[in-house]
Amino acid sequence: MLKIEGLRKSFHSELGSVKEVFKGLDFRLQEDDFVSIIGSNGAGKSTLLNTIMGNITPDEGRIIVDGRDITGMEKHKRNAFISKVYQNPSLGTSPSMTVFENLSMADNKGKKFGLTLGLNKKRREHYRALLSQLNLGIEDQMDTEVGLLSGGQRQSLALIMATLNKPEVLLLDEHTAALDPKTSEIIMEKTREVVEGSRIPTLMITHNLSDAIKYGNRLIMLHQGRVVLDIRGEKKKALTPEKLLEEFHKNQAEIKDNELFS
Ligand SMILES: Nc1ncnc2c1ncn2[C@@H]1O[C@H](COP(=O)(O)OP(=O)(O)OP(=O)(O)O)[C@@H](O)[C@H]1O
Repeated sequence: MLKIEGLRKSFHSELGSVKEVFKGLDFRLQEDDFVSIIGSNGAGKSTLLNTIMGNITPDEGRIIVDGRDITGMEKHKRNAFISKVYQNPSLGTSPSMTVFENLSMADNKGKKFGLTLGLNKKRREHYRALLSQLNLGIEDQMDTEVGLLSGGQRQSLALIMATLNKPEVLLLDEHTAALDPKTSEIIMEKTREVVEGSRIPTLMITHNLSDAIKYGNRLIMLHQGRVVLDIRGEKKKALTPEKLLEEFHKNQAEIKDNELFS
């Protein structure tokens, strides 16, 4: 479970301007939550995920994972229990290492032993079985350097690596945005299977409203660093992209009105 309490974050430009992204955000990701995050450009979606990962230090507030306050924890320590899949297939995998070596590395993440322990036949069979479920042919390229794989193959590998040892929190930052529609759907279906099957608390940023509705049990809309919509269960299932757009414009207009009077 992830808890964000009173998160404040501002960025200061060299010219002296200040961008206040979060002004006291509170948010709770429950055990069975698979949350789609939508919102306009600059709403704070990536900043939120980067703060959870430890790439950005908050000005104020606390980040708590399974009861532990990790606000000041170094990034590499968080990597042992928080996983992220990026939009860019080049991130999250090591291009000069083979598929098998990448998977072994992910498998050993946070453990005290090194890569060599993973180099055995049993693991190879386990990885082959995982990869073959994707139907992207990666299981036959176990000894191929990852840099030679297609973007879709690489992204699906990144997803498998991120979830190999069930993380406490999974962060997906537009992880299918750079893929063609068919590959994107394969990876979204795999995401659903892994996240729901292993019950991994997950936050997924997407600009695809249909995906935001179709996948996950909960949907939040961020606008100017605030959660302006938080829908789950049957209400979420009843959403359509049109209704969501309507809601989106309504919230934007309301915020503009509030700003006028504040
Ligand atoms: N390192 C930084 N330095 C300065 N400003 C930043 C930095 N990172 C983010 N910002 C600013 O913070 C705001 C929120 O950015 P963020 O990337 O979190 O938005 P987003 O919701 O992910 O948008 P998008 O959908 O365009 O990716 C933006 O105005 C952005 O310009």
